[in-house]
Amino acid sequence: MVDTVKAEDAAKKAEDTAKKSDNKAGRAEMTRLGIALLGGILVLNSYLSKLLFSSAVDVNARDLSAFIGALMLSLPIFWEAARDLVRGKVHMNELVALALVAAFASGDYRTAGAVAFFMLITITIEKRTAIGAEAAIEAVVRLTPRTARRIKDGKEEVIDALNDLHTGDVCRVRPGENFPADGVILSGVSTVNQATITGESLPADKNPGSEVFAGTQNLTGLVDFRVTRIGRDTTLGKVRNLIADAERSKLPIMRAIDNYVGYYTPTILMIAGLAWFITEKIDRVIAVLVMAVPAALVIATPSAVIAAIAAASRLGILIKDVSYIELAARIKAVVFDKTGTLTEGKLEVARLQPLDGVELADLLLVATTVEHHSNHPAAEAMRKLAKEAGIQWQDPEHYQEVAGKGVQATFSGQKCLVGRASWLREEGIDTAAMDKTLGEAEEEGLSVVSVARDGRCMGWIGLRDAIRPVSAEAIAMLKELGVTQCCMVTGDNDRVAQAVAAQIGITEVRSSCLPEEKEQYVRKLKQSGVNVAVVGDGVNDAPALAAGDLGIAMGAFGSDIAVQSASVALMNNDLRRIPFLIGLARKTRMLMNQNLAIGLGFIVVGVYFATLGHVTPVGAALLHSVSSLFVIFNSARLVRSGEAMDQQETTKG
Ligand SMILES: Nc1ncnc2c1ncn2[C@@H]1O[C@H](COP(=O)(O)OP(=O)(O)OP(=O)(O)O)[C@@H](O)[C@H]1O
Ligand SMILES: [Zn+2]
Repeated sequence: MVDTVKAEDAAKKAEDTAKKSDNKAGRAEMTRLGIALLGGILVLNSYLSKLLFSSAVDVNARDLSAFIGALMLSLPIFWEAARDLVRGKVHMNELVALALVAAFASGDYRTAGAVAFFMLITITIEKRTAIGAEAAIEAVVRLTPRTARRIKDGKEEVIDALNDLHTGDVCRVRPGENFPADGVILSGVSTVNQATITGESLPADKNPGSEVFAGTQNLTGLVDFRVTRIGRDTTLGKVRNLIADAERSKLPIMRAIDNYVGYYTPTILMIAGLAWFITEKIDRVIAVLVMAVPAALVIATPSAVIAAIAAASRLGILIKDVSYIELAARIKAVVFDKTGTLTEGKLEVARLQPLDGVELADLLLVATTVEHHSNHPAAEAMRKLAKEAGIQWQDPEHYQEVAGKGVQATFSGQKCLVGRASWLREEGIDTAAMDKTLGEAEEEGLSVVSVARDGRCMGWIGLRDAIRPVSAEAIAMLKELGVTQCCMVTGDNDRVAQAVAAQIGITEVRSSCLPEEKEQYVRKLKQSGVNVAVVGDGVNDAPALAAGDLGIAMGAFGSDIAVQSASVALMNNDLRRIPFLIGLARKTRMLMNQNLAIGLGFIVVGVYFATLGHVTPVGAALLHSVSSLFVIFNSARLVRSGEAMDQQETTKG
């Protein structure tokens, strides 16, 4: 009991410190805002008094008001500029600071004040976007509760989920609460809203043995679960890391800009110097300096990229590096794996065909025993049927899996093989006795797995898979986007492959492929000069995924292998996310170009007019606020894309 109280205290304290740091940041911002406002009023006061009572008010008093106001507004900018200089960062602040120094030196405090005021507004706007990205990550982190109810010696205790929770602990989660970690349900039945990770709002049913994930919400039942992954290792933790990485990684265009930044300030100083030399008007120099601040340019690409990543991850699309956005926009061919990608990947046994003299139950017993350790969807289908039929399969000896061909093992002293017929023939088994029925089964659209024992054929098992309801729609959407080639590669037989392809509108089909043949196919396609995306699910697709320009892993929710070899991970099984991603990437590219053009054009035109004396320093500062806002709103349009998709209910896979 004492322990529980202590733990509750600790948890509260953790919560409080977190809250306090939130408050601190907020208070600092409020102070800054207050100072800026006061400074602004002082400067405005000076302006108005000059305008309204030009003779009545003492000139010195008016100037003093402007001077104090301008100083209050300028100090934060001087501070930032000095910090940038010390850090060796060439940034916009130093140009502003220089302009302000010039204004102060010429005794034009009102101009200094007004310029500083508008530049502060611009800086605040831009900080807000940066904070916006951090807020997106914060929101993800906040999904994991700070406390957990741990069950120890049959008693419930509240502990600090960040520090005191370990793998292997058993925790209780009430309806309405979020899971504090990844784990497996021990007792209780419930439904869970996993939308935060998968982007699918359909709740998932959970029973003992089901996997649950940190940050998802328990809806209906009280459950106890064993913690398997905590903190950064959880699926949500990985999501967070991926977002953070994506933000830090740089597009080629950003790197190109970085290369020129070093020349920028000297060039502008030269122009300003020339303006001063020719006209001897300090006003123009100030205007040129202010105009040249690359405010909108600095946020042109990051604002678009952050918006795109936010929009994608809300739909359960994880982009592992921002450079993949650029790639996705240029995709011209998409290669799909069949089983588990275009189809559900949940096979069902449709027919059992033992050869003459072989018992039906014997065929299934041998097949399930040899498949005992296999994760292949065919193996799962056989086990399901065997369970229903009450057949007790056994643990075989010398188990071996031959990728893309089948499995073999020794069962009661006899070597048995389960896999494709061509592989059995390679192993010297005569399959002639069943070639006819097997051909007929394939004609019917069944995937066929053959079984052999002790060098002799036993028969075959025919399996059926359902096509995903959205596959055809996704292919049509891709074609609409101008993706010229949609292809299917599969290890399955040609008849099944052709039947599936015909139903969803794919014409390019490669069947009976081994994993390395899939990879070769992708390489060839790439060599023909198109950008290729590969979509796959399972372990055997990893080489092909890695070979594509863009590897997209389906249903990556909770499976690490697929995520590792892919450049984009879909946390759900909705194929329509792929055309969405390509569309989003193209929109992002377009917006980035727009933003860069706006930012660059603004400076070139602005500096030109400022040099000629057509722009006042205050006007230039005001224009910066406007152009920065424009860029931000332009990028924010991306965040909204896919919202309609968000609402749509998608089929669970
Ligand atoms: N564990 C297994 N049990 C039985 N047959 C297998 C097994 N593994 C592979 N096979 C045989 O090899 C073929 C190719 O398998 P692979 O896993 O490469 O692709 P697939 O599951 O048929 O489909 P896709 O390539 O579209 O994902 C299967 O169709 C099956 O005949
Ligand atoms: Zn597959």
